[in-house]
Amino acid sequence: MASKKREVQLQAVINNQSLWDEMLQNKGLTVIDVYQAWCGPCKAMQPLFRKLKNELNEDEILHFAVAEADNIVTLQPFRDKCEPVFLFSVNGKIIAKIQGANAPLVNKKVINLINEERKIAAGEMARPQHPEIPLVDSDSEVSEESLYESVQDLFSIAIIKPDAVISGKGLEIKRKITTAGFIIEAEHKTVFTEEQVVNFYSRIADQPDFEEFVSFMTSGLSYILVVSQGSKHNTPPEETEPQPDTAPNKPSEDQCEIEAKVTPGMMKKKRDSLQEYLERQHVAQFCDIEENATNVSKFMETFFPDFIKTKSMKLEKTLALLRPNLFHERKDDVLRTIRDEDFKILEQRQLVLSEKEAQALCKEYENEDYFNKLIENMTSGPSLALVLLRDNGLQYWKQLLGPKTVEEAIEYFPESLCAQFAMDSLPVNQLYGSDSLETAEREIQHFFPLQSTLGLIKPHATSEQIEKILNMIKEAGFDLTQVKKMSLTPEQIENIYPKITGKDFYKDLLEMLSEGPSMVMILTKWNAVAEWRRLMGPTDPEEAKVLSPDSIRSRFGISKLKNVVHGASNAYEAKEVINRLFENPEEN
Ligand SMILES: Nc1ncnc2c1ncn2[C@@H]1O[C@H](COP(=O)(O)OP(=O)(O)OP(=O)(O)O)[C@@H](O)[C@H]1O
Repeated sequence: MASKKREVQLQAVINNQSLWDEMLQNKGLTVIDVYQAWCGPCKAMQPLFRKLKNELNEDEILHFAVAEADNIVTLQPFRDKCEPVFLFSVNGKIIAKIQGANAPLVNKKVINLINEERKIAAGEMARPQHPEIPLVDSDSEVSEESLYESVQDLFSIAIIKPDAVISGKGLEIKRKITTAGFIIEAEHKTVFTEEQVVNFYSRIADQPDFEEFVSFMTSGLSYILVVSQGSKHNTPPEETEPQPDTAPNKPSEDQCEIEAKVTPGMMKKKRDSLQEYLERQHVAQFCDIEENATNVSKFMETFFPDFIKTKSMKLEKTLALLRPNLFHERKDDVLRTIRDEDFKILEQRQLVLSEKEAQALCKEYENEDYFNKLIENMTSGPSLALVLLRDNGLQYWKQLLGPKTVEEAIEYFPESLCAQFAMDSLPVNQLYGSDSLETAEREIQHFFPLQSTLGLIKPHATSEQIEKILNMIKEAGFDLTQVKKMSLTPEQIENIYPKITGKDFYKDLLEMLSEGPSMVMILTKWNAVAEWRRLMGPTDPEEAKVLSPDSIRSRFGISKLKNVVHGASNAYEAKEVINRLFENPEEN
């Protein structure tokens, strides 16, 4: 009898809106099986729910429910679907959804969320700010579209133009935008292609100097910002006194012409609009504002295709570290697990930690009697440090890691990485994760300090190749700190190639680089000099095809001379030549 009763009570039956609202008052986690009246709740998952209920034994904070989509307004997007949907509500907030009867995934989700609740209750962690997910069926085209429509209405696009970026005004304009209460929701740095300028600025294509405008817009880096209104947008602060760095700049003759051509056609004047505000701030000539829904959607599709998806995410970076024994013995298993958990590995490097670094990373064990042994172990051989990125990445990684000691992990959190990757050599978690966003930033900066290098795309590259190369650069994780098209003088070429001026091919090189403008770039990331040389590939494109088939020179190089790209040979040379070629080399 008792077991029958338990079976009946396993899932609360929610078949109208008021029961739904009541259910949202549950404390802790509620796993909701959303079903259609005609097919009933998902029977296949019930054994799993029963197992979880019995094994976790957390009736106060773990609840199960079945909810009939047909009778609950909130669940309207899930009506008439054949596939079951499982929603996860924590303290009344729907924070996750799994489509389909995916038992392993549901199992893992419940265990993770309950572990989280346990830790919160024990005061071991603060409640993470899981974003509430939108209740839409992911197969539903209609709901995605309507969401997209509202996106176009809600956001404007700001384009900070190449002359502003190259002169270091980009940061100042972004600051002005945010100070006025607007919110920069997303940012993309790009060098426009001719095709894009013609497409995005089609409304002014019949203006007399449009060709010149296209050439200006493709001459260097632009920043494209998605801007939302924010709450204070009706009262942008006026500057009472002119500030030295924001005083109206006397535009050059060129800029005046461009402004005269572009501004009237491009801008939609509106009281208190971003456009009007930038005009009052005397920076409107450097930044176009696009508010027309069709054009906003064009920009979104081209530069922010995942905007809707990523908007509801809280993308966070964390530092992760595999201690020496784990790195030596099971590196590949750990990296596979990391990828399976949807982390993107932004950087990785192996390094032998100094004693000081090991002590900082092992602070949580400093009062343990095995602390010295731990430090000895940590400095005994290479560890693997990683920068990981994921939605809610910091907390999620900490949660996967589990407790700090193997003993506790094996007893209470057998699913945790601490338990799974335990090694006899140490009683502690073989993996490390930063414990706050501030610590993560500091640790990432320490282990992966940024470096800048000079990159150059030679004049013979076609515009299609330039576009592809810029994409490869971004894919490889470089930040395009500065980019400008320039016709190099013999003196500048000598600065770029200080070591080969005596070679017999130098004359050919001079001639080739004088054939037209080159794209000169400051590329920034950890280990940029070496990483850029790796991405370029060997000098000779034929050799590159064999040794590094995915490299730029392998894909686009013609000959040793016409090998498409150049990179500084070392950090010193990079710094020297960057300072000679750019007036404002710092990121802005
Ligand atoms: N044998 C050669 N014949 C013709 N051109 C050459 C030859 N060797 C080098 N070059 C040209 O001179 C450039 C600089 O030569 P260097 O030996 O410094 O090559 P690298 O360090 O691989 O290339 P880079 O400095 O451009 O990154 C090469 O990128 C190439 O365009």
